[in-house]
Amino acid sequence: MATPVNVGMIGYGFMGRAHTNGYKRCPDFFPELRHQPVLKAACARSEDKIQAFADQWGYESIETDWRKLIARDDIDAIDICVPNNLHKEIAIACAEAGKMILCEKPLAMNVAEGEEMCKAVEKAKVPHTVWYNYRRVPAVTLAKQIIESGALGRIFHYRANFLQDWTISEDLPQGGQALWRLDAEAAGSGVTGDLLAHCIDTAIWLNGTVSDVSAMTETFIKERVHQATGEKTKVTIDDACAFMCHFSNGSLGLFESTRYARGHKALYTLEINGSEMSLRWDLEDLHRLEVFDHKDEGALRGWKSVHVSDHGGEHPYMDKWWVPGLQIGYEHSFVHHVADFMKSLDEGKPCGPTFRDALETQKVCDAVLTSAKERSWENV
Ligand SMILES: NC(=O)C1=CN([C@@H]2O[C@H](COP(=O)(O)OP(=O)(O)OC[C@H]3O[C@@H](n4cnc5c(N)ncnc54)[C@H](OP(=O)(O)O)[C@@H]3O)[C@@H](O)[C@H]2O)C=CC1
Ligand SMILES: O=C1CO[C@H](CO)[C@@H](O)[C@@H]1O
Repeated sequence: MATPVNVGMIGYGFMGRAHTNGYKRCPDFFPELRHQPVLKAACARSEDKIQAFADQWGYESIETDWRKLIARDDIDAIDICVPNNLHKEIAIACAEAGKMILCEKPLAMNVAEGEEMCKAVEKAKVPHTVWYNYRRVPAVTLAKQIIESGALGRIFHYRANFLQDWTISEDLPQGGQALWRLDAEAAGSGVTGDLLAHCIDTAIWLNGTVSDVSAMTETFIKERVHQATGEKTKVTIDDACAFMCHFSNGSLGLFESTRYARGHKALYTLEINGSEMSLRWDLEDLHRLEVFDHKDEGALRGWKSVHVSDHGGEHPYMDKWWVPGLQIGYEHSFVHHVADFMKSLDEGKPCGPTFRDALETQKVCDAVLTSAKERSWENV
């Protein structure tokens, strides 16, 4: 019988659903783990909506005040799936109450907040993690394993894009469900914290730390109606951001993100070029890792597309799913993260990215925003 980890979920939106699916799948697909999640309570301000969510997804109870949820003795772990401006206060309260924390990205609104959060979890010594989920797409995890083997040789370049098009309409308000992303008060920043943060987390994981950055940002729609007041209000988030950087290993980085790339809904791509090998990955084709190996000889030397679906232990996570050759999807990255968190409890080890790891990403985000504002190179 596994040790139950009673989860208190805060938020029933996009991530509330994605994480809950992860908790539900974990015992069935990772039965060997000695800790397993239990859907104990769900919390949000709207009583009707959180009750409906709890009924649909199988939470035993609800709360409408996150402080009451944290105060409950029957809750072991709090999952923070609320807008970014709430992460710090909730996470620190959790740490002080001795609760485990699974916090959504970006860690915080800025580095200062992130530092406080790191100190709180480190002082309380509570298990914690940040949901940079793309690390746990099997093809991305495989890229990490290949890079760690040294097969790429000397790394010269890293580049990543995260492109969307959902905010092109001038009629879209700022504020409200999902649209809190357009309000700097709730989101902290625009595409930098929302989308580039993912690219930066994966980049640091795959290629090491970033030493300095030079960035540009643009806010294409300058005013939008704010849902709280009904008034047209200045938009202060970055609608688009591009930056170049140096990594500490001497390689060069290029990153771009926008919500104004008509036709692109969630195009996250990354590529890394080494002296011996290059790898590239595309979220729209997430089970494939493209590989160019300079050691291949003759007429067949070229980019190959590896279908990451092998069961012989070669492809991370895949032995947990269907028969060889069949693929999995976006939601599985969250299932894997839940399973890795439970495994970290079994082993008494941290589950990355920790708050401290996510603070590195936050530092890059802050440096990017400062650089764009000051038109300067910024050290990270
Ligand atoms: N890892 C990833 O790939 C992704 C990460 N995210 C991150 O997840 C977080 C949540 O995003 P998302 O799920 O899309 O957001 P949604 O807008 O879909 O949901 C937000 C939820 O927060 C609840 N909420 C807001 N304020 C409070 C409060 N004071 N107390 C309790 N509940 C509150 C809302 O319910 P109510 O209004 O009723 O209180 C709602 O259920 C963000 O930090 C975002 O950056 C988001 C998408 C993908
Ligand atoms: O990965 C992601 C996909 O896009 C969302 C916004 O539309 C982000 O919030 C999220 O982090």
